[in-house]
Amino acid sequence: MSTKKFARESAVIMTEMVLPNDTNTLNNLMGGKLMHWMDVVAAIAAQKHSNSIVVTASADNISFQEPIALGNVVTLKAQVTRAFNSSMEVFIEVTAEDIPANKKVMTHRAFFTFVAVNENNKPSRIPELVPETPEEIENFQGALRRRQLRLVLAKRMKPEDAVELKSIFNLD
Ligand SMILES: CCCCCCCCCCCCCCCC(=O)SCCNC(=O)CCNC(=O)[C@H](O)C(C)(C)COP(=O)(O)OP(=O)(O)OC[C@H]1O[C@@H](n2cnc3c(N)ncnc32)[C@H](O)[C@@H]1OP(=O)(O)O
Repeated sequence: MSTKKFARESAVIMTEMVLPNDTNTLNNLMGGKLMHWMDVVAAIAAQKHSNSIVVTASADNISFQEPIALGNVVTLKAQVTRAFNSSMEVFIEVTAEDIPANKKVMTHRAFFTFVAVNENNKPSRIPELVPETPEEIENFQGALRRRQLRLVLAKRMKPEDAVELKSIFNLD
């Protein structure tokens, strides 16, 4: 296994069209359907980074501010932001496009965490991630704080051990 990979090597773009079966009674995309697409595109990015089977460990806050209408074309972009031991954070950005009206809106952004597992479903070591662009470097740096927040919320880390997270609030 290679020990280092570039962030860009995990990039994935997936395109879907909102069909009648995907919508609620207001003819907008169902939230659960969108989350399913986000899970799939992010899992593919995580697989590309780890060359392994991956499972979803967590999905950070997703808010639904912009409805996505029937007939819109939805583009989901995903890329790994940082790799830890067996887990990796994936950034997902969603845009919705009404092609006949020539309108394109960025509707959702989220971070999901995936864990690479071996044939016995046990977490397995993954390559380090190397960010290159300013945006990749910013996402890489923020990933450690976001990891600490989600592990504290999942009761997998003591708040006092979340050193980088506490530092942004100037707490001891
Ligand atoms: C059969 C082949 C098919 C191939 C086909 C390919 C198809 C390609 C497309 C696939 C597209 C669909 C892919 C969907 C993928 C699912 O939807 S999978 C289904 C939903 N997810 C699950 O069922 C996962 C259930 N949970 C688990 O199995 C275990 O809790 C986990 C996540 C593996 C962790 O295991 P554990 O024994 O607790 O391990 P532990 O050593 O404590 O932690 C391991 C890592 O997980 C991290 N972690 C644990 N919990 C959390 C959390 N809540 N938040 C963040 N990180 C966490 C830890 O921080 C640690 O990170 P590292 O320090 O190692 O980096």
